[in-house]
Amino acid sequence: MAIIQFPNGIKWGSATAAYQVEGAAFEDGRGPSIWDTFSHTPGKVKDGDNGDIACDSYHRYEEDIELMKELGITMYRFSVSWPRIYPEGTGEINQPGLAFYHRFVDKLLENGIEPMCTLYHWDLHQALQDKGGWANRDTIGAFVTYAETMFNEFNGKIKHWLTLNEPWCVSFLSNHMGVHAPGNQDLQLATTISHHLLVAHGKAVQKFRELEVQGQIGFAPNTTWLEPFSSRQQDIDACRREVGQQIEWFMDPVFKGEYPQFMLDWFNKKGVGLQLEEGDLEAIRQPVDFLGINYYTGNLARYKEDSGLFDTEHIETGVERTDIGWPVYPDGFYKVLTYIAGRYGDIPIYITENGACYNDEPADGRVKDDRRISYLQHHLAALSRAIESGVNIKGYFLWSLMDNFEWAEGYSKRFGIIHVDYRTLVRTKKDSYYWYKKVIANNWLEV
Ligand SMILES: CCOCCOc1ccc(-c2cn(C[C@@H]3NC[C@@H](O)[C@H]3O)nn2)cc1
Repeated sequence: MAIIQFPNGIKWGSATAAYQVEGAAFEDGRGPSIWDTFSHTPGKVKDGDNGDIACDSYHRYEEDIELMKELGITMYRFSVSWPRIYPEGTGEINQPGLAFYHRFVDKLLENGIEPMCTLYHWDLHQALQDKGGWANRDTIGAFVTYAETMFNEFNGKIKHWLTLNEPWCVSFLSNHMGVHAPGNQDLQLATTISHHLLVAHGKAVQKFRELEVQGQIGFAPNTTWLEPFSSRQQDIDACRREVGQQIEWFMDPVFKGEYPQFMLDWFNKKGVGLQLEEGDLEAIRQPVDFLGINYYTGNLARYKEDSGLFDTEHIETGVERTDIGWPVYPDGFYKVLTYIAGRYGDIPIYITENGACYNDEPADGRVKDDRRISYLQHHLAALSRAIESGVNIKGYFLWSLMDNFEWAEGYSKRFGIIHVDYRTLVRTKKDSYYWYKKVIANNWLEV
C-alpha cells in the first residue's frame, strides 16, 4: 500500500442540492419549480419518482448536520431553492423561506462547518419557465434580483458562493437532449440558454462586487474527458468538440472573454448561432475568485460521421462502470484538471462534485460499498497527482453526503456515503463514510 499525503489546508467537504434532498415541496410558501412539474409528468422520471419528500432534509437538517460534524468535514455545499425565496419567481420575498436557510446556515456555523451556497441548482420557478425560462432574457434579471437578495441576507454568514451548477446540464442536457427539466429538444434553444446562463452568472458576479459582499464567488461547470482512440486528427478533433461543449464553451467566455472559435464553427455547421447583445461578453468575463469543477467520468472515443452532435463514438473498453453506467476513469480527472490549469492559468479550484453511483443496500446495519471506496481512492490519487503537477486545488466536495433524488433516474441511483431508506428516511452510514472520515482526519489516504 502507498500513502498519499494531501497539502495542509485542503478543505474537505461534501455536497447536496435543494431539490434532491429537502422535500417539503409545498411547505412554508415554497413555489413550484420546473423539477416539480417535470417529476410529476408521467414518463419523465424513473419509477415516477419526485422530490415531494426526498430525504426530508428540510425537517431533518439538524440530524444531517450532526452526521456532517461526525464525518469531520469543514465545508458543506448546498443549494438554495429559488422558489422558496420568490414563490412567484419574482416580486414578493417569502420570509419563511429565508428563515429556513438562516436556521440551516446558523446550525452549520455553530458546528464549525463553512457553508458553500449554490444559488442555482436547476430548480427554476415554473412561472419563469412559463414565460420562456432561461430562453427569455428577463430571467437573467430575475436571477440577479434573487442573487442580490441572498447576498444581502447572508453577507458575513456565507463566504463561498456559486452562481450556477453545471450550466451544460441546464442548457444542453435539458433543452437539446431533453433528459432533464424542462425536457426540450432544440439545439438552438439550448445554445441560446447557455449564453443567457453565462450572462446571468456574470451579472450576479458584478452585483456581488457592487455590494462588496464578504467572501468569494465562482461557478461550477461539469466536465468530462474523452481520450482520442488514435492520433488521427479527426479522432482528436471529435473528442475536443464533445469535451469542449462542457469545458471551453463555458470557461473560455468567463476566463478569456470570448466563445471558442472551434465550437462556434461547429455549431454554425449545425445551423446554430449566438445572438450577443451589447455588453454581454463584458458581463460574462467578470473575474471569479475560484472555479468549481464537477467530474464523474470519461472515456475513449473516436470520430464517427453523423454520430451524435459532435461525430463522436464512445468505445467500449471493458473498463469498470458504476451502477449508473458511467466508466470509472480516474486518469480523466487528472487530465481535466491539468488541461484546465494549462488553459486558464492559476485559478483556485474547488472540486465541487466527485463521486460514484453504487446501489449497495444495508445488511445487518452496515452498507458494504467497497466499489465506492475504490472509486474515491483512485480519484483522490488522481487529484493528488494534479496538485503535484501544480493545479491550485483548494478543496474537495464529495458527491454526495447522502443518497438523494438523482434527477431523471429518481431514487434508483445512489451516490451517497450515507444510505437513505426512502420509506422510513432512516440514514445509515456506509463503509465509505467511515473511510472518508479517516481521510479527512489524516489528510492522507492509502492506495
Ligand atoms: C440518455 C442520454 O443521456 C446522456 C447523458 O445524460 C446525463 C445525465 C446526467 C448527467 C449528470 C448527472 N450528474 C450528477 C449530478 N450533478 C449535479 C448533482 O445534482 C448530481 O446529481 N452530473 N451529470 C450527465 C449526463
